[in-house]
Amino acid sequence: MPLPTPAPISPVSQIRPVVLSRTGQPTKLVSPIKDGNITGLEKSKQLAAWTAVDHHVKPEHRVIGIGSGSTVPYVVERIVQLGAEANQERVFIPTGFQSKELIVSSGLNLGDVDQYPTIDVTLDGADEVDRELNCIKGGGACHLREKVLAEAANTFILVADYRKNVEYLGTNFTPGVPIEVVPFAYAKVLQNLHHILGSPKATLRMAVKKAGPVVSDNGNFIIDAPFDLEKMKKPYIIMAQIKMLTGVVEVGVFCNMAKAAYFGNEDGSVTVKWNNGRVEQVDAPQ
Ligand SMILES: O=C(CO)[C@H](O)[C@H](O)COP(=O)(O)O
Repeated sequence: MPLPTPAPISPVSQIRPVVLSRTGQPTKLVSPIKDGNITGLEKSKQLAAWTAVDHHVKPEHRVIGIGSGSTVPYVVERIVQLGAEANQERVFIPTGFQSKELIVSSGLNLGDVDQYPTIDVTLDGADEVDRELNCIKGGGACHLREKVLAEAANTFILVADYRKNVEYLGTNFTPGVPIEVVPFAYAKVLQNLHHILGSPKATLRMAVKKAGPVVSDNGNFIIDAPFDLEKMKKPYIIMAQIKMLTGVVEVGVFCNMAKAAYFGNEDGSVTVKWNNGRVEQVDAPQ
């Protein structure tokens, strides 16, 4: 059976979709995780990721969104374990440079969201998830593409370790709300955040091992804006207020998007929070 058909494209851009790892031969799939014996926090991430894949990647799914961060390699690891036959008719859509590398180096078929604007399921990490499944994302500066892939997905699933499971956003994740801005507007947006929206400690995110600011995969800057708990208790309102500032490209607060969030626990269990308020403990996958 052929790969899923991409969306129609305009005559000016009639290019064939690039599916890098498609060779016509059975694909050799490679796990992105090199050391199989993981413990502690890494084990919690793996538990969440494996359980979420087992529950939400269905045999009939053809287009799968792959998020960013340190938990997502375990998502890809589990998908690789499904085998070449299960994956050969699938296309995987990345949320940035890191996940593109993960997909290609694992031997999975690569696509992009402009070819496949409807995604069966997207699995992604989170910096924090509240009791209503609102979440902060963008710790890795990928939240613009992550939000596009979350919106494009019929099902959006979060995977994280136990530290990310909170009542209210901003409890453990203290750097603040990640905000992607066009570079020339960053000082104006910072002023707006300081003096209008009530985030006096908002700062431009600076790079490590590079002089100057972090530059996103889209060529933009990132601002981190901490807000007090009262504001974070109404995440939709603060998200909308920030998004209205001219120069802001996307805000790392995702509201009413996830169907479920999977948290790996220290005791080896997995907590699943659903968007209808149900919370359950499930056993670790084998
Ligand atoms: O939003 C993200 C990147 O922009 C990540 O999904 C988020 O930072 C979680 O990463 P990790 O799995 O390493 O905790």
